[in-house]
Amino acid sequence: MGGRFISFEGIDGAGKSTHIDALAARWRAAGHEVVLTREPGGTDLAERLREQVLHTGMDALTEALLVFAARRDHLRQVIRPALDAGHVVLCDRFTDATFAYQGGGRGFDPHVLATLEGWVQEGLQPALTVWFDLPAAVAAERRAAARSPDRFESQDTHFFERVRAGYEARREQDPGRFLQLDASLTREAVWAQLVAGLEARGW
Ligand SMILES: Nc1ncnc2c1ncn2[C@@H]1O[C@H](COP(=O)(O)OP(=O)(O)OP(=O)(O)O)[C@@H](O)[C@H]1O
Ligand SMILES: Cc1cn([C@H]2C[C@H](O)[C@@H](COP(=O)(O)O)O2)c(=O)[nH]c1=O
Repeated sequence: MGGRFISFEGIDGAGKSTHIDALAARWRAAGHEVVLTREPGGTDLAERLREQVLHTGMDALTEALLVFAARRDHLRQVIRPALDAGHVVLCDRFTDATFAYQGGGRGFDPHVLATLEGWVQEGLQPALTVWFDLPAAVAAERRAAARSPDRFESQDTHFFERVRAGYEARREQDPGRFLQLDASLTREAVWAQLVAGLEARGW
């Protein structure tokens, strides 16, 4: 397996984290170099921006500028070097989250987001985006049991249904890039879907 960029998406509480770790372990055991990272975050600067985005009040344009600034640093310092070295990059969220949260959730102009996407990524997209899809109400039940909420996690189910619709719009624009999973099933069933989708791609 050469350099390969895979992103993982879904509304908060969809269940990405467990499966990303399991996939990293599976591929490392098979001898691959795997870089596990996340957005916003993944570098010192981007982690500091993440702290602000998750906990400081701001408008949607400011959110979008900060997540794209963090992404630019992350791409230059971590993602591109890892791909150039032939590593697998597993990234917990990427630009689809910006279209889903700032675009869908906050209602911000997707054309502005598309301009920023072009500047920041210079054509780079994940080879595959795994979308953990489930109804907002189910995710809310899972989150309630899990932790104290940040600025996004404290939003209501209407916000998360708009975020989910934002993901669906991105999938429709580039269906070949997306592996959509029914994340409302048990952990074992979700894992089975993920493995089947990867094996169908020869991974
Ligand atoms: N298939 C599942 N069925 C029931 N509960 C689950 C399932 N998958 C994960 N959970 C639980 O739901 C909660 C949220 O899961 P997790 O933190 O993995 O989601 P996430 O998508 O990474 O969320 P976030 O993006 O907000 O960090 C956790 O308590 C986790 O144990
Ligand atoms: C990349 C990105 C993320 N967000 C939001 C989505 C989540 O609510 C948080 C990150 O928290 P997680 O527990 O690490 O998933 O940030 C966003 O609004 N826009 C983005 O581009």
